[in-house]
Amino acid sequence: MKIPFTKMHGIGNNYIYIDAITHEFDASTFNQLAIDVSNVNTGIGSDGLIVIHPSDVADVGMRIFNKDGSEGQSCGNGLRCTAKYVYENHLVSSSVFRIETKAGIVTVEVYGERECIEQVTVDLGTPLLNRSQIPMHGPDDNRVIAEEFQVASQTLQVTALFLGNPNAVFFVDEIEGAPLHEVGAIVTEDPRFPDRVNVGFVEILSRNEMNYRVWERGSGITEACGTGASAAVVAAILNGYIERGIDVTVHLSGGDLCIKWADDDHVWMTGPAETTIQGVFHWKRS
Ligand SMILES: N[C@H](CCC[C@H](N)C(=O)O)C(=O)O
Repeated sequence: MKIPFTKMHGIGNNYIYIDAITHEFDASTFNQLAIDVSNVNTGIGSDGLIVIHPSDVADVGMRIFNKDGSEGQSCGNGLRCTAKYVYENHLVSSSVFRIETKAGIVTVEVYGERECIEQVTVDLGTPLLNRSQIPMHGPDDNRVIAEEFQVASQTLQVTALFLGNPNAVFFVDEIEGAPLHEVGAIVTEDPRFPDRVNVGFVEILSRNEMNYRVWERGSGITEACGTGASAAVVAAILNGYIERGIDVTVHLSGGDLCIKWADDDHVWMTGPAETTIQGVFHWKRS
């Protein structure tokens, strides 16, 4: 089966995008297609698959499938690239439009020439802070801020919330020493998170700057995670490390994002979106 695709990335968080507005695809194959396109040896190589699709409730829709075939609710880097694609391909007419995701409808604004969008701002909406909204098992339905969290033989402090996807955030002194494998790989599958969880590590640099690294639900370590970085800014504010309502520079492995948890409770993320390849994937369905 020949699958036309576009590979794009948001500061290194790269996905294979298929345009289900222009072409027809069998939605029942998306989970397996995500696994197959992500395989760098027998596929194309990516952090997963993103499907751009028609929407009855927004200008377009976006579905995100991780490298393991699981479906996420949203994708910050993916939203910026989806916005770039639909604007450059004249699937929307305005530079401000709405994208439907499984986590809700988001508003995006693209900046640059029609033929080449470089920066995109996404209004990710409001973070969900109560335990049941994350979701996370526990003794109450309060917020999860610097809560003791046993991982193997270590007692850590976790801050958890839902922003596009479930996120668990740990603050560390030095980002280079962040225990991505020892803690990230374990916590992402921890039964206290019934839908699994993206695991972020944060080093606070100043009142408006931080380092962030991530072990993503369903994809492992990636160069960047837009919803994760945005959730980490919210977590840093909840812990009093960073002020609310200001632009925060978040340094990820693949580059920087500018994120603000505004006074209207919406979280705004601005960053780049880039096209890498366009082609046709010759899919031998496994
Ligand atoms: N792994 C995530 C989906 C991708 C999110 C990430 N790549 C982003 O940029 O937000 C999840 O299943 O929750």
